[in-house]
This record gives sequence, C-alpha cells and structure tokens, in this order.
Amino acid sequence: MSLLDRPREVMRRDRVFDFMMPDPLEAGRVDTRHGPILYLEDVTVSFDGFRALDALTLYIDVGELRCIIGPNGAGKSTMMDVITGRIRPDQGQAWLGQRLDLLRMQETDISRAGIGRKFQKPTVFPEHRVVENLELAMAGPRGVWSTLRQHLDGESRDRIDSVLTEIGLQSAGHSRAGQLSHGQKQWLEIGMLLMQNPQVLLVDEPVAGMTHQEMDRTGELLQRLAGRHSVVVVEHDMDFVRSIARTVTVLHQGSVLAEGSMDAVQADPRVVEVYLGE
Ligand SMILES: Nc1ncnc2c1ncn2[C@@H]1O[C@H](COP(=O)(O)OP(=O)(O)OP(=O)(O)O)[C@@H](O)[C@H]1O
Repeated sequence: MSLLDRPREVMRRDRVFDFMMPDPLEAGRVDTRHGPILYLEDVTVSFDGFRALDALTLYIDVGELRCIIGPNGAGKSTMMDVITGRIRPDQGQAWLGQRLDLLRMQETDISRAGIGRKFQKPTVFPEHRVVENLELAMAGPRGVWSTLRQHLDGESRDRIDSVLTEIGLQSAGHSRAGQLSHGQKQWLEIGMLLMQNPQVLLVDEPVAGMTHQEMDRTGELLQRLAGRHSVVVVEHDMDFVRSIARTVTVLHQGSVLAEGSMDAVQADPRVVEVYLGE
C-alpha cells in the first residue's frame, strides 16, 4: 500500500459513516473537490418486477448543462425521482458531491442541500403577484402568511430583483401569476427554484406547450444558468435539445444507451433504431 492509498481509502464515498454525514443545512457548499456534483451508480428501480431503471450510471459535473433524452418509458422521470428522494432504488448509489448520500436523505433535506426540481406543469400561486411567488419560494418553513406579512430586508429585495431580471419578468413583477402566459409561468417557476439557490437544477420538459419565441428565451435562460448551477434538462423536443445541448445522454430501458454531443448521439445507429421503433 503506497502512502497515498490510505487517504484514498478513507475518502471512498461508500465509506461515509453516519457520523461523517454532514447536516445538509450546515453543509454549505457541496463537496465537489474530487469530482462531479451528482453521482448515480448502478441504480436499479423495479415496479412489480419491471425494471424502470436498470443499473443506471450517470455523472453530472459542476456547472454543466446536460440534456437527457429517451423514448417514452425510458426511465427519465424515475431517475429524477431517485435523485430527489421520491423513490428509493432497490440497489445502487446516489450522491450529491462526495459526502451527501441521497439515499439516506429525506426529500426536504435533499432540496435544502441544493437540488431543485421543476416539474413539467407549472405550480405557481396564481392569486399572488410574481414578486410574492418569489418571496414565498424563499420562505421555506416560515410559512406563507408570515412571509407575506413580513417586511423584506434589503438583501432579500435585491435577491428578488436579480432573479426577476434573470427570468426576464422585471416588468411583470406586480402582475398576478395567474395572468402570465404559459411560458412566463414556467420562467417564474424556474425563478422560484433559483430563490433557494440550488446547485443542481432538474428541469422536466421545460418547453412543452411554448411558442417558438418562448422556447428561444428558455434556451437562453438555461444556458445562462449553467456554469453557476448544474442544469439537467429532460426534454422530448429535439430541436430545442439541439439548440442548447452540450452533452446529451440517451436513456433507453432504464440505462444509458449513448452519451456525447447531439451530432454523435443522433448518428449512433442504436439511438436511431430506438427512436425509429417508437
Ligand atoms: N409507479 C409506477 N408503477 C409502475 N410502473 C411505473 C411506475 N412509474 C413508472 N413506471 C414505469 O416505469 C417505466 C419508466 O417510466 P418513466 O416515467 O420513468 O419514463 P420516462 O422516460 O419519464 O417516460 P416519459 O417520457 O413518457 O415521461 C415506464 O414503463 C413506466 O410505465
């Protein structure tokens, strides 16, 4: 055993004991000094014997924009469910950075540790103004009414302003969320996630039902967010994926069929076959 082998042995992710598991609230930045921010390794999920995920292995790097595609039933939502703690796999590992074992954390702790998920259907509070929706997203456990009654400190107001600008809704800040267009609601929901400053953003079919113009703006937004956040986008719209994609992962029957640039995966005969077969 070399001198370095011993510290390496101690650093192994599968050797993180309970007393080493940091409190996600106190963890601050996730430990990514030794590699990716998100690790899924050999993750298997079965429903009544059917394998929705089949030894899925996937790594997401800090600040990357990853698009996940795959035919219906490939396991994309189930993968998101494992990452966010909604589903516990039968086997495998899921880690946020080096030290947070997602399979030992509750959904709320996973979210507080820095994984935000946007579902396909926007779930904004329609009766509240856009800025109030952002305030509520920042509130966490303080609760809705106490948050709306409280005066915001300068820092929170600045934060809301910067997120409003980021999502392109500066001029709609005082509109009721219910009056926004479908695209604007989607951006507001992304803004609500940003209020919690997640390190990983999971975004499920962000452009479904959008106009072309809204799609372009969504693409620009997601590309801007990458770098500061790791962004994982599940999307069926291939033109949209092509417009934003750097690395694309193709899921099929619960595992990775291909991974690489959009050109490379589209030229892969296995990928062509899977999509033609749909
Ligand atoms: N709760 C469940 N019970 C039984 N089977 C399930 C359950 N959830 C998912 N499945 C099955 O697991 C497989 C993977 O589903 P999943 O929703 O993850 O696929 P997907 O890639 O997200 O599909 P889509 O693109 O249609 O949303 C599908 O065959 C689905 O029917």
